[in-house]
Amino acid sequence: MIRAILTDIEGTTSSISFVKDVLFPYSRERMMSFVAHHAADPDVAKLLHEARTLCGMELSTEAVAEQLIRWIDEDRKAPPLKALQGMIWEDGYRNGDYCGHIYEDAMRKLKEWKAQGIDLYVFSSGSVHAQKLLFGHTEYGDLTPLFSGYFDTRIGPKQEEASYRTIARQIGLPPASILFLSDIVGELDAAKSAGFLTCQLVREGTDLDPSAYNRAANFDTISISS
Ligand SMILES: CSCCC(=O)C(=O)COP(=O)(O)O
Ligand SMILES: [Mg+2]
Repeated sequence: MIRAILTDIEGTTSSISFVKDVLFPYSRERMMSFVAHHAADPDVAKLLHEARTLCGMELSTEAVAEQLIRWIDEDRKAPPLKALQGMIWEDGYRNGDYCGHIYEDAMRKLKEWKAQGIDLYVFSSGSVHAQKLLFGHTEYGDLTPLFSGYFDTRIGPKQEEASYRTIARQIGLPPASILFLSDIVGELDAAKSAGFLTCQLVREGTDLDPSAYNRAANFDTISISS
């Protein structure tokens, strides 16, 4: 029986285009100036140090910002980049430059599942702060009360089995009672190896290759009866 649902964001609850065409450019345009203005803030300084460590060399503040911009272009899921993006996106949400995109079917079914007593969790490469901002500023209002917890890649990469074992331990449920939703096969493979139930979201005709997974075009067609 499914007792909890763990969901990905980009391509699952929310459109790929919102992340790639709205959020990423917003952070790309502001990264250089954000780093220049906040390099001395302790939280930012720690993240810049972490980015330098990942690069394996001492870099000037400007050079780290350039590296972070390259990582945005490469869609690198580096935790310090993701944390800095979250800080930049906060301004955009607060200024009303955009609101967090969530598909209507996802919003409706998440509410329905929660009302049925199923606990809901998020696992995204976006930082926990960024996840809360997205679900806290949707066109349907603040959806954060729906979720019992949030996980980002500080827990481990999304395509590694160990990350899902750790998440199941932290949720406090056996993996076989947790359904993981994602559009990415590598993530579903990792979750399945850890013993999770899985369902692949194939929105807007994204992945048409044959798949080993249960598939759903939207949240209305996800079966939670197994
Ligand atoms: C929290 S919204 C931004 C998502 C993000 O930064 C990203 O890289 C997409 O990650 P996901 O794991 O949700 O596909
Ligand atoms: Mg995804």
